[in-house]
Amino acid sequence: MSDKLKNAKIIFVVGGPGSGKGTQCEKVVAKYGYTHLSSGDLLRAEVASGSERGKQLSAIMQKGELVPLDTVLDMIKEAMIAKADVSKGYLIDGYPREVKQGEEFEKKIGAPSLLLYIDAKSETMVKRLMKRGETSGRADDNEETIKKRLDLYYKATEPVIAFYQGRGIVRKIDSEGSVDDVFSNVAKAIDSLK
Ligand SMILES: Nc1ncnc2c1ncn2[C@@H]1O[C@H](COP(=O)(O)OP(=O)(O)O)[C@@H](O)[C@H]1O
Ligand SMILES: Nc1ncnc2c1ncn2[C@H]1C[C@H](O)[C@@H](COP(=O)(O)OP(=O)(O)O)O1
Ligand SMILES: [Mg+2]
Repeated sequence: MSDKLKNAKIIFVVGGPGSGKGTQCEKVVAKYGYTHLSSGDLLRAEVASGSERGKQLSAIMQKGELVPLDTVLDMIKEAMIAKADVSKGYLIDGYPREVKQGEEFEKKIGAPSLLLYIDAKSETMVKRLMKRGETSGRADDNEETIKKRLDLYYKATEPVIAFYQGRGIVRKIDSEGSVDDVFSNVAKAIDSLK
């Protein structure tokens, strides 16, 4: 099937909303040249396109819920294939958000070699998201939706970490410190891959 992605290096970046996944991924891109694919960014691009599908996605995201698995997996796969000839590796940010998403990804694309678990306290995440909401223009950066996203994170996404811990590929990154301090630990985890 996706022969183009057969030998791709894949890193899952998992953590609660506002934990700093996107921030760290940008720094990884700058230092390692990996391809950063954020499921949330891909979905927001679809919403911005004004398509009928985008309208349905927007309503789900505004409520802090998960969009259908097939939609997000197809978008990620398409974006990965588009970069396959030039990519040194992929940072898959915001996916998997439930164990089933991880299983389907592996069936359709391939296995990750590392899972970066970006870990911050829930108070820290709420504080960062409320601040981000002042300028992000994101419909889900408001108090009510943030609470729902956090609940869903603990319920659906934390089990993903336990699932991959069983395989020994999880590196937990304390994300309470400064962006640069967090990144120094992210870089160590990536360097350990080589
Ligand atoms: N280590 C950090 N210290 C302080 N603020 C941070 C840190 N990491 C990220 N932020 C801020 O927190 C907010 C959420 O970060 P972001 O990378 O968008 O998280 P996520 O993609 O996990 O939702 C952003 O406004 C970002 O600037
Ligand atoms: N893998 C996925 N499965 C289902 N829905 C997803 C998804 N990734 C993102 N979404 C939807 C639901 C999320 O609440 C919303 C925003 O996601 P995001 O941008 O990854 O958030 P954040 O970076 O703040 O953690 O998009
Ligand atoms: Mg993000």
